[in-house]
Amino acid sequence: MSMKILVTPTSFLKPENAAAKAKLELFADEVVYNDLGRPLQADEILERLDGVDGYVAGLDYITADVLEKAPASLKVISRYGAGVDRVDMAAATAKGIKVTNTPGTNSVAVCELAFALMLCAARNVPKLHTAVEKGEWPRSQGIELRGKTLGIVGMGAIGKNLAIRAKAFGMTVNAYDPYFDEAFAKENGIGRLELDEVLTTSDFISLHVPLNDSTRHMIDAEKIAEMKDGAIVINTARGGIIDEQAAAEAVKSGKLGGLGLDAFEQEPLIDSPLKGLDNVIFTPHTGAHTAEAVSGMGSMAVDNVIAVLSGKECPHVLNK
Ligand SMILES: NC(=O)c1ccc[n+]([C@@H]2O[C@H](COP(=O)([O-])OP(=O)(O)OC[C@H]3O[C@@H](n4cnc5c(N)ncnc54)[C@H](O)[C@@H]3O)[C@@H](O)[C@H]2O)c1
Ligand SMILES: O=C(O)CC[C@@H](O)C(=O)O
Repeated sequence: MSMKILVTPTSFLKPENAAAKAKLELFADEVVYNDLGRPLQADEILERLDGVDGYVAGLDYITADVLEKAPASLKVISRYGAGVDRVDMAAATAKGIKVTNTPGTNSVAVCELAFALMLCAARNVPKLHTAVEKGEWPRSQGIELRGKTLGIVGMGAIGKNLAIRAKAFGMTVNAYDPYFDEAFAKENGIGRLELDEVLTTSDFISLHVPLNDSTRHMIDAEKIAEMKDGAIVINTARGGIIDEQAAAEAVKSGKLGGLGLDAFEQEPLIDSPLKGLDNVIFTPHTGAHTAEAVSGMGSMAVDNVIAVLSGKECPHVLNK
């Protein structure tokens, strides 16, 4: 039977994925790559789905409407990454399309970026860099992570990696997660708190939850008001988890001491109340983009699509 695969994450075409690309091209009769260099819009997905059996998906929004119009040949959406918030899971399931992801493949990459954002916000690194570029020499004062409290919201693969690194920096680490891993917490000296307790006691708060109906805007004006004055909030998860307007106002008023953000409600970030504020640090949804994580996501996403299309057991199917 002939197989056609659509591959849309542009970082899949990096040299680190040469082996995964070769494996896919050996398996499939035709592989169509993203020629636009960015996530695809609905009409752009549909234009490329004709006769496609498997779809290795980047950060495209695969809505119910797209899935309804998708050809009957489509059997599997293999997310290249952890988050599946941009795939309408109910619509995929209703159409018999399996959805897989690549858990754990980018957790070190993302936690290291979260840590970088914490350090940059603590020492205002981007502002100092810009000042030196301009010929200024502002030998400003920041704060240390040592002795501070980090609150982690969502202690899964990324949250756990962050917790271990924060402990090594001499931080007190507490976490909120409805599926809290007691054994990991005991072994690593992590405190278990409710969400409100994390918010009221932390100097740094880092978000690592999936975006869904229960986490959308979980950090809003009311929750920010509960935080310590000067708290620094890091979000490398998904944009919709923070109410960006409320966060911008809290930075302007001095309630928040800073923000480190890798994910946004609208990407790319063009017009935003968050822009132009002191100690708000942006990265362009690049948490997973290390050589190691790109290779990990690519090889697992390819293995997943091949396993499902070959009728083999695939441990990463999310809608069995
Ligand atoms: N910036 C990036 O490039 C990037 C890369 C990878 C993942 N992500 C995002 O980060 C998220 C987390 O990734 P992960 O690999 O750690 O996933 P994971 O599934 O290992 O961990 C998520 C954790 O969140 C917990 N959780 C779920 N709902 C919660 C809630 N309401 N409150 C508190 N905790 C809750 C879960 O129990 C789980 O332990 C992903 O869903 C994805 O959206 C972003
Ligand atoms: O596709 C990417 O580049 C990032 C993926 C990341 O957001 C994830 O959900 O793991």
